[in-house]
Amino acid sequence: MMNEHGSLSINSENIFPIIKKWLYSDHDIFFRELISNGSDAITKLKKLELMGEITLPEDNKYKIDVIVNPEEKTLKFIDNGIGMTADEVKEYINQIAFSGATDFLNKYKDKANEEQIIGHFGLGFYSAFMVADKVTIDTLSWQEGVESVHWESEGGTEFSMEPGDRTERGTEITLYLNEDSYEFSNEYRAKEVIEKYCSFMPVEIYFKNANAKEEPIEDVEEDTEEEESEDVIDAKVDEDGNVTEDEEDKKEEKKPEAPKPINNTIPLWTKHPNDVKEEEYKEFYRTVFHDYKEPLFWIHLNMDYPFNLKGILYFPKLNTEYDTLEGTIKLYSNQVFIADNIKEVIPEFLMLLKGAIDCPDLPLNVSRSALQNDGFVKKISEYISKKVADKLSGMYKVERENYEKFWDDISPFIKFGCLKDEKFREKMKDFIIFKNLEGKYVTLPEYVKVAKGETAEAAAETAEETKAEENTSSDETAENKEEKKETVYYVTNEQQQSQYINMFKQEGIDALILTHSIDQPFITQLEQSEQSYKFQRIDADITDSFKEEGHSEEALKEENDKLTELFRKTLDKEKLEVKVLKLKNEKVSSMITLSEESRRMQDMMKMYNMYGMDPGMFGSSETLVLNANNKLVQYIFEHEDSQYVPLFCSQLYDLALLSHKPLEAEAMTSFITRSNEIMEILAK
Ligand SMILES: Nc1ncnc2c1ncn2[C@@H]1O[C@H](COP(=O)(O)OP(=O)(O)OP(=O)(O)O)[C@@H](O)[C@H]1O
Repeated sequence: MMNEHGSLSINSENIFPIIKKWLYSDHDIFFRELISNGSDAITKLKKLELMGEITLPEDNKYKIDVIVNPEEKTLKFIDNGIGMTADEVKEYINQIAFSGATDFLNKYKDKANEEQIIGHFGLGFYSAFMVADKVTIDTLSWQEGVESVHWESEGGTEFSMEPGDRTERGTEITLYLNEDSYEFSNEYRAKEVIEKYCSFMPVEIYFKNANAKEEPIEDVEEDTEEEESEDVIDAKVDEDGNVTEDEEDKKEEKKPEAPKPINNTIPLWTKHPNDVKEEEYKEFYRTVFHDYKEPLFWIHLNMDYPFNLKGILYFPKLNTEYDTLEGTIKLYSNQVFIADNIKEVIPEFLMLLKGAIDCPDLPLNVSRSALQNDGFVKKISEYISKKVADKLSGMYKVERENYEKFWDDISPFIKFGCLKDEKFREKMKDFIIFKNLEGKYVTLPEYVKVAKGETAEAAAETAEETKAEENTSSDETAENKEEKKETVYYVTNEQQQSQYINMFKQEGIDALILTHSIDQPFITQLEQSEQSYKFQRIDADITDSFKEEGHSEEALKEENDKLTELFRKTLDKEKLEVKVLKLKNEKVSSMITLSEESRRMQDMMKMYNMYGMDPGMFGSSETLVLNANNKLVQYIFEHEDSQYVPLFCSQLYDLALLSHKPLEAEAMTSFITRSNEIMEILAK
């Protein structure tokens, strides 16, 4: 065989079905493509005007008209942009994948700003054939003396071209919809799609239904006149019978309003943060996210270097703990909507927020619905995450009061961010606060200082110093750190654990309130990363502070052995752990403690649905603590043969359980029956 070289040839009949079917995942995207083409054509003309290549009349107003015709099942996209000559139609339209953008940019190199032109691939126009059997183009170029062009194609593979009759500069594209796509000529459907993709397009878009009846001006006037009483009319006519100015003004007002564009050409994110008022941010949030609740606060991203990125991220208000943490980040490129929540650009934890980000530098794929994944995209994502951390830490430092006010709403989000993003965690770790038993917000170092007896104010000051110390002594051995671990007590359910909370308060020991489901994984991560804290739920153990001074377990051995046996037998719980202690508060009779490790293990089993497995397999289960200083416990110890002892034992056990976790149905029933029984005995 001979050696040969040449260009590969593509047969449009074969490639076309592929473009139609596979290129664009959503059929409605043709709206975006054709409107973008109109916008590009206008952007190009604006450039020419700026460069003095063309002078336009003073009243020239750039616009795109979209006209639906539900009766004829057609759609029209009309722009007054650059238009095309016959040669340009041949080059840019008749050749698939040949974009005029590149040509234009080459021609006006250094003068044209590439970023503002949306089209690049030379394929978008053909998306029209996904929904239309026949498409026509009527175009007149801006260049003087050129003829207008009429182009049409049925099916997209063959075309015809002839001189056209368009007399105004610009391009009109008409789509004759196919049967499956008639929905797009419906006014509401079309508007919905345009709003989705083009709400912030830089050129004004006017929408019209060709079949809608125009409201005649006379009607409007007549109607309102009828509503007014004659007296009122008289009052507005002067002595000579002329209508006064007021009345003239009213007539002026009654005229139907001039049509309004359906998009906002200057979205808030394009403005400088200093020029935007608070109300404007809120209004933008309401319109874009249809959220009636006000956002807590927002971050306005505005950068030109090293990449062009603008946007606004809102922290939404969560009303209840059960509100789903689900946000929407809308991604735009040059004010054209790309998609919601693109995970390559938006760090996962930020998807809990609501916002809009416009990044013209995004390496979009052909369909513009997804990204070409590369290092650049990762940098954008990191930048966004850094900006959010900067804003939050700034708030902590400068307006801590506000930070605390928002904390309950923003903390699940921040904690999720710390769990998901190591860099975010590093930046945020010193600005995590916790609500304590008094309802105040403290950092961990502040908590520890207060626990050691310092006042809250002094603690806040010295916490900073400790941070510095910690940094210098980072070469400490792991063993040393282990020894120095600070215990941080916490509450997961204020009602359930109220007995323990009261005991803590009486002893002046503080605890943190950690009620959200994200708190458990969060503190586990904290323990691993910080190494100097050990979290312990307040019902995990009885600390020495609650015990009588000079307390000795040895001295209580007899009580311990006897009561253990008695309770095990009465409750029919062979393995029940019983511990007799002398607690300062003699009112407390019985309590349950469950070691932190066992409880976390049990929680994990519940989370992963590992029911049916024996929780005991991961270590000891609950311990029943009996207070040897309590009268009832003493009575049981001294009167083990009393007929009431079984009743007391069961009741003490249930009461202890109750202040630890909800009773199971069966246990609850017997608790109620037994309580009634006890009252009956008392009544005798
Ligand atoms: N309304 C229009 N006015 C003027 N020129 C147009 C118009 N529509 C299309 N063109 C020309 O046809 C070319 C091809 O358009 P097409 O939509 O297929 O691709 P594109 O916009 O360049 O790129 P992409 O596929 O990324 O959208 C454009 O680059 C432009 O030069």
